[in-house]
Amino acid sequence: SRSYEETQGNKCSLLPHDHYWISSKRIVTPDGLISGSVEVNGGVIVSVVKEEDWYKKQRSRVKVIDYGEAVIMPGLVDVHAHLDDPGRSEWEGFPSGTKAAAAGGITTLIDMPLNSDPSTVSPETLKLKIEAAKKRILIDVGFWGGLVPDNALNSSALSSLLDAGVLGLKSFMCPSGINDFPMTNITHIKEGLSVLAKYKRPLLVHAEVEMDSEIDDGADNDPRSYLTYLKTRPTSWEEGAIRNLLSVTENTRIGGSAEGAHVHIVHLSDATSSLELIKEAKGKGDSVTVETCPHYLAFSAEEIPEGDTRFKCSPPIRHAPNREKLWEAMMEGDIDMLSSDHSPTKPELKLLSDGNFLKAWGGISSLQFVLPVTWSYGRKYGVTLEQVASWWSDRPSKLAGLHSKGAIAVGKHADIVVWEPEVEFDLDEDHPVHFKHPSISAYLGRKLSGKVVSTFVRGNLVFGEGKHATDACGSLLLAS
Ligand SMILES: NC(=O)N[C@H]1NC(=O)NC1=O
Ligand SMILES: [Zn+2]
Ligand SMILES: [Zn+2]
Repeated sequence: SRSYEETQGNKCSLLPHDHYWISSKRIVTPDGLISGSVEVNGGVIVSVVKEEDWYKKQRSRVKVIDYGEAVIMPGLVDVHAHLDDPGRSEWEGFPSGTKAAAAGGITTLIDMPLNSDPSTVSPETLKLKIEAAKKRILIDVGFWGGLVPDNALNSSALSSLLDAGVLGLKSFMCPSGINDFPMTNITHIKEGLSVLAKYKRPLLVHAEVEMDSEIDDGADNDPRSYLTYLKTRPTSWEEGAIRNLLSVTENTRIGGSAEGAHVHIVHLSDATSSLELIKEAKGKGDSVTVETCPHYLAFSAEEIPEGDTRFKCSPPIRHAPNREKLWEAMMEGDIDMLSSDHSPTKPELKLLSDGNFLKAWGGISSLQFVLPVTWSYGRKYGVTLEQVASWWSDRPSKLAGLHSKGAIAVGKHADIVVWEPEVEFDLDEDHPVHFKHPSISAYLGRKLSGKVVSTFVRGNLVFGEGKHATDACGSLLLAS
């Protein structure tokens, strides 16, 4: 029913208008859900009007798109994705990754500093990222830089990386699986935080530490069995790392030596003692947040078939009772936000025919599906549209310091997703998937609820009715 006129001239958008209104019965605003209209002009939201006040204000001859019952929500801000470009673009890439993101309602993505080659750990390597992304992104993209042993104790090296525009830093407390991205110890982290404090930018941490596995030498340790892999990375790995990490976060408190810095724990899987430690630290005033990912909320160890390495990631997906606790923590607000941790590879490295969980690449491919997955698996817990917008837009934009993003409000960028929560679809072979290797995604074959209709980035309709804009006109988000 909704059709867009042929675009003339502006190939950045499927819509030939710079000034227009979009209307719906369900608009998610910071003041709650309203029925009304949003006015976009020059890429920015210039008014948000309730239905009863709208007709007075509407100017004639300005284009109006009526989305009916579809939900108008801030576009998703994915603070954790690996687009692997440059250097491993056979795994993913800026064009494929941002096309998938746009089709999934993501309007901003922050690219992780590892899995590309080289890793983003210096102004020079950031420049390579920028060159690889320029004119090849459909949505807005920013970058995290790597905190690694090479730069962590060298404040001028770190300052030059931050001056070059990374939105913050990321480090690993265990081996990352990528040779030029070695793990940091707590001294590296402590020093990194003192530099980040001056810039008021965050440190994102992969919090697992190598400990004894729970593998029992006498037992049957079939590498095709998911439980064998799960036992190699028990909850003690997360708990140990988080305990160690939180031994330095008191410096981030008001009046502390690293006030202004912030620690964000990525992809929490353990909803027991690890989560308790984080809650405690928050209670003491440490500047700490935590994310989990849709795959920890959708899947459980019990249901992972033998040899199905599409489900391998680290930290691992745990048993169903843990997943229940993760949902509880989402609903209680103890977990602050969600991210995709889209971490693809080429299918050969998933070893799907061997099914060897111990040798396969660890990483979930999900970028295009995170909104319907959050909604589909969250419905039984009573997830609201406002919560989805908080977890996926408001909180992540604040973490990344992107104050023009994350809300349907006057003055913000017109980064908007329009979607139909009630519409179900099968993720079968006929469903168009835009990231590079759909076959390695654990979501294929599932039925999901929540269809993305339109995605706007700075007012440009970059995805609509299944099509993408011709040109890749996303902006680079560099901190200054
Ligand atoms: N290198 C990399 O992307 N690792 C990611 N994959 C995963 O499953 N967890 C990670 O941290
Ligand atoms: Zn990680
Ligand atoms: Zn990751």
